[in-house]
Amino acid sequence: MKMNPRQDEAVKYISGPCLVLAGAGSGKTRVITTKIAHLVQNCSYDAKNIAAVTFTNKAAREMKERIAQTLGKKEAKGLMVSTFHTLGLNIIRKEYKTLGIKQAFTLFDDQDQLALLKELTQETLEEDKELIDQLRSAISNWKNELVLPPQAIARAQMPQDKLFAQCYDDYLRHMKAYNALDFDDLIMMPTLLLRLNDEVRERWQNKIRYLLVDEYQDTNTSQYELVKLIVGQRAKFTVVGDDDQSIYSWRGARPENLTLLQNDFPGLKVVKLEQNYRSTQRILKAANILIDNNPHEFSKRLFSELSYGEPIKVFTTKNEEHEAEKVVSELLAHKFMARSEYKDYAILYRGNHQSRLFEKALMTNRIPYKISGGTSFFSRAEIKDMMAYLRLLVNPDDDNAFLRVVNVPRREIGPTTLEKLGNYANLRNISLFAASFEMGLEQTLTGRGLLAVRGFTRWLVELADQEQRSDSIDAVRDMVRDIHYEDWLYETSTSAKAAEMRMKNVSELYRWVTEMLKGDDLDEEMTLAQVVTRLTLRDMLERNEDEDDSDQVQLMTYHASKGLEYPYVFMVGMEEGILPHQSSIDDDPNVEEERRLAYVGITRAQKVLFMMLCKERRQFGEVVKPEPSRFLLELPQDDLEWDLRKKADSPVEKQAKGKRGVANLRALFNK
Ligand SMILES: Nc1ncnc2c1ncn2[C@@H]1O[C@H](COP(=O)(O)OP(=O)(O)OP(=O)(O)O)[C@@H](O)[C@H]1O
Ligand SMILES: [Mg+2]
Repeated sequence: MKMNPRQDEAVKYISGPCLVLAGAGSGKTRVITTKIAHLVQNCSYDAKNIAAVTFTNKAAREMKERIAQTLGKKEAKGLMVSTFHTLGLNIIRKEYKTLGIKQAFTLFDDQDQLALLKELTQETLEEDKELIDQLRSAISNWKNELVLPPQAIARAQMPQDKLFAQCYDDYLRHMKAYNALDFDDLIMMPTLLLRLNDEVRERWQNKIRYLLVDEYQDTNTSQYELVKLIVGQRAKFTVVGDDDQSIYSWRGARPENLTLLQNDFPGLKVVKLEQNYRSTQRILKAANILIDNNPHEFSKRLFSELSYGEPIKVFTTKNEEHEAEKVVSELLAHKFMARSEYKDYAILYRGNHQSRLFEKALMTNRIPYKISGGTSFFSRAEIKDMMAYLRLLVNPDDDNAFLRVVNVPRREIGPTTLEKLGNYANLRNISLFAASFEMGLEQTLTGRGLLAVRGFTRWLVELADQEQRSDSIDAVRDMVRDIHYEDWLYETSTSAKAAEMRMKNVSELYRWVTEMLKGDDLDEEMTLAQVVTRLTLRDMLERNEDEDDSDQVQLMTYHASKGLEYPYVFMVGMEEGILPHQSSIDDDPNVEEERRLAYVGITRAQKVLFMMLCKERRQFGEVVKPEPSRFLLELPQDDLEWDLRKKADSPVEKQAKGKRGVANLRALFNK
């Protein structure tokens, strides 16, 4: 593809640090891909000395594929394209000895992490969910800011800060004993290692000779630090970003990192791109006008040479069920007229919970769809519990599975007991399961704790034995019976209905497992170990949202849509309380971030943009009458086409005619 002169300049400049700062759809990501090819083809870089960082795994895979197409598979071999987290994970995998962790470390996801924090704070926070959530984000923030417990404790002023800092210390000690890492560790650990260890740093600086970062505006402090440590004095890097698309400040992202670059690298070359190649002029104009309502650090202009395009279509519906039905009927009608495909359409929403009704409407109409980033079957807590039990049955040394279910349902095996067991296992370099049988353990662990642990592991041994010697199906059945999982679900779920739903999922999994064990006409019977591997693989496939590129409507949050583009985009729930989100409404910086989310949404659209809003919506069990999103009203009204059911004027026209301000608008919507 031919690049414009500015893009070309950014691609060819390789002698020093380079920042491409530009609005949506201006070809920033394109610059990265082209530049990697340029480095290999014309600047004698070896692909294995180039690393590129993208924001999602999907983006990483697409970028790698595109580059392999340009360069050929052989030339592209060894190129590192990944998210920051995977880059960190790769460093940890190579340097685990220096980091002092076991090679087979386990990764804790959000739920594992919450469960541990809940255990650790049973007495101090007394299972207060909100406080535990706050603690978790406090820990996450500390890690993202590279603050370790001693500093956190020293800085703490208020009693709660002190308590949290202490919990952070506890948490780190436990994670170490369990040989477990959380997501934030994947960045913090390599960053601290590279900072403190000259030899390791030099090794990685020699390995990664050119670094490129996409979506740079959403890096946090530790990620930026990692970038600086990797590029070192040589400063051979290119980062691209758009401050107007910074939407992760709630996860510690710091758009200021864009400004910091200039201070940290005085020789920084800044390239601004101004032509948008993605959207019609109308869509671009709307996006520009909307984002002008935010204060700006950098001035940017964007133009498009594509056609002016169709008006933005706005639909008001009675309630959220109608909203979903309307989206589906508009989509079908549009698809028929435009002769387009399902995959040309994206439905974007603010929160994952909004997806359910759209799924239902799409399903009813037999429209294929794909959800990115929602909760899949295998990420449900009850399924993860059951999978952990099955994993343990096959391999009792699986520490992660052990930790997940050792106290689920409750067996009175508390965090102190587990810490001691973990420390002992670490010392002896054996699994938790193996440690539980050792005589030596009796030096540190006694009484009820020891009994409880051994009770659990003996039970496991017997079951595993039964599984080996006789019938796997019986063993699995006995396992489910023995743990009284159903009672546990009723005890811990928010409602009986929720418990019932969860138990249904468990039964579904149980059915799959037994069917696979038995085999049928098509599949031979399998061992339990084979079944577990097969299911784990399915788990990975499910989570690996990317694999399926067939013709499907795309559903995702605004956050997940970053960097992507679709010919036709539906933005749903354009209401106060949804976008901007209820929790952000009264706070300027938060509203600005919500506005950037809307900007991201609008700029995903290439040809036609649809916006949906409801007159009534059920929220937290109550029916509310939301007002239209302020962002909708900030758009250039001449470019909107309102479809009001009574064919009335658009609320804004009405507002102008009546000059009665927002009250009028509200009246119209509440009718
Ligand atoms: N010089 C060019 N000529 C034609 N099309 C281009 C050119 N540069 C980029 N494009 C196309 O424009 C679209 C947007 O490019 P790209 O995704 O790289 O933009 P971006 O700046 O990364 O956007 P975002 O901010 O949303 O991530 C893509 O379809 C890309 O192929
Ligand atoms: Mg991009």
